[in-house]
Amino acid sequence: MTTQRMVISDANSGLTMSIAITRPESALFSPKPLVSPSGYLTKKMLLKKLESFTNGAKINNLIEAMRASSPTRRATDSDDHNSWTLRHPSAISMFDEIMRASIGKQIVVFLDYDGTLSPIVDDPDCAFMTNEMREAVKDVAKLFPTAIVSGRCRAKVYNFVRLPELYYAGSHGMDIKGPSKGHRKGNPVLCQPAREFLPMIDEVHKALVEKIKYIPGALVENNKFCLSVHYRRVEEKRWVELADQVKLVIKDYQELKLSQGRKVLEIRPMIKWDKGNALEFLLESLGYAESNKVFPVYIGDDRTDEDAFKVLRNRGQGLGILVSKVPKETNASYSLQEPSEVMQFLKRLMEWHGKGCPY
Ligand SMILES: O=P(O)(O)OC[C@H]1O[C@H](O[C@H]2O[C@H](CO)[C@@H](O)[C@H](O)[C@H]2O)[C@H](O)[C@@H](O)[C@@H]1O
Repeated sequence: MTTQRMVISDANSGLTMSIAITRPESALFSPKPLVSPSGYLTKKMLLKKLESFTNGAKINNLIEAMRASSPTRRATDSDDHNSWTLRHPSAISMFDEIMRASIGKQIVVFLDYDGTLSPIVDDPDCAFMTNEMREAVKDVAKLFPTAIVSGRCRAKVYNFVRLPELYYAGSHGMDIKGPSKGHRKGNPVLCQPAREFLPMIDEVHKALVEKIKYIPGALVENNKFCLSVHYRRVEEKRWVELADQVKLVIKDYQELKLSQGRKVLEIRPMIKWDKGNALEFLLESLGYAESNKVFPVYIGDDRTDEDAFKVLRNRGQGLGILVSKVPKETNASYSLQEPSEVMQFLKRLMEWHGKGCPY
């Protein structure tokens, strides 16, 4: 018997694996040394081994991302808090400057829900916003078109907010509806670009509930056009098991993609539609598709809100405000630390308007 080492690299992952192959002497000088005679590894088998190894690496990456989430996307070490704040100053301290840029333009307000209007809590069903916040949003909506853009299903986020005069974009923007009350009522806005995925999402929801029911604290939330697998209340030592189960279920669904939120794995249809598209769709519905007379203000805390920040950056219009206490990579221009500051900002917006936009 002889042992040889073989090194295989995977171009996609950049991983290199060295494998020891043991085989009889007689096979050493075979013209096709790795082609499948019984009992030893063929090239195909080695590649398969490499594939499972890279899948293992992907799972490890996923686990790393799960550990790093909430707060997500920490900036690099050198990127300390002060320099980050210089690049993303507080939207409250820069309020006057922001408002000056909006003069002569129609302000449109976009608000994420979890972590923006309500604090992050352990139980997703208990993420209530305060009445004071609700009043602030209600007052802002009297002055400017206002939309809630959430990863939650539209009906659920509506039950938390309970303001029929708003636009709602649920399921990460894949389910949009206009106001059912107020002076903008009658706007027949409705957009559901992922309708055909409903049966698939239901199927995957059922499969996931079944697979993860043994993991204490794990929860699958059906957000209609997408799913959230929560692990905030799962012991960290069981995260690998949870990620494995999720991957196992969705591996048969090429049309679905997996992404990461704040202690949550998000499963969504593989379509090019996100919160950024929802923002553009709503601006278009309001008649501001090509207009430079609009000033969209988007406030959000999550990775998924980055798609909307990016749209604003590319349009060179309005501003994105990231809600975060810690430095994060972001396309937003300004920051606010937590929902209470979001409320302060909304109140300033009303006062400013009440003063007749004093610039
Ligand atoms: O777009 P959003 O409105 O921010 O929704 C994103 C997800 O938010 C919710 O989960 C997050 O908040 C929960 C309550 O505070 C918290 O328990 C969880 O760990 C967070 O990830 C919501 O439950 C998800 O369905 C949304 O996708």
